[in-house]
Amino acid sequence: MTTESNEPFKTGALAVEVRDAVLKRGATTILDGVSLSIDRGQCVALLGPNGCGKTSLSRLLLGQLYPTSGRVTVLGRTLGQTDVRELRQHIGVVNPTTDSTPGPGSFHINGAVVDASLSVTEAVCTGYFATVGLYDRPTQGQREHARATLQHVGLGHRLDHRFGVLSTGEQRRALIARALVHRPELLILDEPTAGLDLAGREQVLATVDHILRSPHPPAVLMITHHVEELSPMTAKVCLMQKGRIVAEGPADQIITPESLTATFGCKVYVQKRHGRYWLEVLPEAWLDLVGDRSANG
Ligand SMILES: Nc1ncnc2c1ncn2[C@@H]1O[C@H](COP(=O)(O)OP(=O)(O)OP(=O)(O)O)[C@@H](O)[C@H]1O
Repeated sequence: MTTESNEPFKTGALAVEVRDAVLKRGATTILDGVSLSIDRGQCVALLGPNGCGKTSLSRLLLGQLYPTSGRVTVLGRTLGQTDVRELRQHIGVVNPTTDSTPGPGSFHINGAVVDASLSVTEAVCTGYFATVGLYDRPTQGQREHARATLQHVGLGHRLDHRFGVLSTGEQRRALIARALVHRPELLILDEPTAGLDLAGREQVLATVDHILRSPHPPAVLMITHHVEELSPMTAKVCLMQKGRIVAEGPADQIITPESLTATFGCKVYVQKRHGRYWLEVLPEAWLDLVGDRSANG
């Protein structure tokens, strides 16, 4: 890539359209008839417990995995009928929990690995070339856009610092800038707050909210376990369980004590305050989760 951004794919109103996707590995069914749509510019949250298939679904969207059956269309391009390397140039990814260190001949689209000795601006510029180090020379326009993107995520005071000296939260926001720098049409955030402390998490969430409120946001797939991480700008919530999407709709309809208790297997209460959802787990729920150990010795 040599320009600041790719020519956008101007096809259709949907950024993502997955129809009846099944993904099997050996005897394991990882995705079991998943359908999902995301409008262009829309934020959809994918919530579900560990191991329910969230990351596998995101890897389908990235063309890293192919469905065993079903159809996956991203930005108007259908997997199996398109050059996924070209498609990936239009997608930004932040997936800090996934070890996707690129190997020889692999694509590099992860948001987690970047050469820590680079300046923050250079680290963001690697997003133009989908590389870990900065092996290509960014144009002046690209550098300026990288710096503007860093301002956008609240790191304007860190432009020339070494990436490695940033706090984990700042690094995460720099990686969001890196995922945004080539102006993707789809942004996949796979547990973007994993491992962050309270302030770091809130900084990332504020950054995501800020992106969603910008005039021309990308479509965003926010993958998380935590309802409190949903932006008030979230248009649709999908609950996932055992490889299936078991409920989807506006957040107020989906984020209910009943649905979350069923999905996460833990009795919860939900409150909505200031546009955000908060869960409460009473100590009684612990008994359901671990049983009365003292009674069993
Ligand atoms: N290549 C594979 N072969 C067999 N099983 C696999 C393979 N890849 C993933 N799985 C299984 O598929 C399930 C879904 O994994 P996935 O990483 O998509 O879940 P997830 O919802 O993202 O989980 P987490 O929230 O813990 O990140 C898991 O049980 C996982 O062990």
